[in-house]
Amino acid sequence: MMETHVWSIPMRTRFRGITVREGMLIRTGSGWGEWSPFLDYTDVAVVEPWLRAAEEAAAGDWPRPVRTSIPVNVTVPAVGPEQAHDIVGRSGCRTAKVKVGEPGQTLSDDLARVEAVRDALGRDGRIRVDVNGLWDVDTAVASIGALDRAVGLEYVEQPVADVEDLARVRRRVDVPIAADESIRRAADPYRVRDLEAADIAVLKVQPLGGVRACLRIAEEIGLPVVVSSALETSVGIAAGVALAAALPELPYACGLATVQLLTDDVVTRPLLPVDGELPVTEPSVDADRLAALAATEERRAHWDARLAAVREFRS
Ligand SMILES: O=C(O)CCC(=O)C1=CC=C[C@@H](O)[C@@H]1C(=O)O
Ligand SMILES: [Mg+2]
Repeated sequence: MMETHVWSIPMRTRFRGITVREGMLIRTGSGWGEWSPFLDYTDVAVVEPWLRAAEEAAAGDWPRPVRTSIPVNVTVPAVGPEQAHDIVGRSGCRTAKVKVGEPGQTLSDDLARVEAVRDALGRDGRIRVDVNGLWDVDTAVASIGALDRAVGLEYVEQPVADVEDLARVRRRVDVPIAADESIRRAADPYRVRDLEAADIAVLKVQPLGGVRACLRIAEEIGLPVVVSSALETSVGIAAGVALAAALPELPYACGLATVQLLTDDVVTRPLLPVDGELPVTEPSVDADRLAALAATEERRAHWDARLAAVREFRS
């Protein structure tokens, strides 16, 4: 038997166009898993692997950890410089991932934001930027150059959408390139490897079908891995932590400090960073929080229908 709970949690600041995050917690036996594909993902074949990740979590079928804590980056949405400074300053993290290339904003907005982040981090903090594929090749080459000259970049994540363009950009800049959408939203994630399109692989547990599936991709893709979240509650973040804890090498901070982007959580002790690290622990679901954050009947019906569609697709 599977128990399901649909939750709805407002975001602190708008992120990837989202102001309220919704999802389902599933429980089978004693274990919990999170199923929270974004609402704009309407293709059942796309949201099915997200459910596999939740089922693996609920079954407690995770590999053995090889480390006890995970260094993480603070995530900075496309906000103004003062707010960016404040987010980084309060985070305790030594690495910041900054959203740039937001539609409606300019390169000067991005420069002001990364400069504020550099100021908050100090000279030896690391700054990576994420473009979510919004630049074309020439804009990417020029913008990466400008941002790198201004503050020094650790790497740039998905500067362009197309994997062949990603390879083109990589050949024209010195800053390392990380692939995110080219892995999690691609028919063939290994094109990144075959085209030598990236230096780093960003892996997200839910879209890629679970911790074990990600470990296999990490092995096959032959690139250093950054584990990143899909803006989950601490139940979903715990799966990212399990992957990061099991990887043989972890040379970069992970993008798993996103519980702070939500205004609330469903566990007793949220997975928030302390001194820039997350502990490798499994949080306990808090029945009272889960009840308080329960979605409306209408939203619950939406998620029930979504789940039924995945089951139908599988059969
Ligand atoms: O990597 C991080 O620091 C946090 C997670 C994060 O940035 C994202 C999570 C989910 C969807 C995305 O738009 C975004 C990303 O592109 O990496
Ligand atoms: Mg990304």
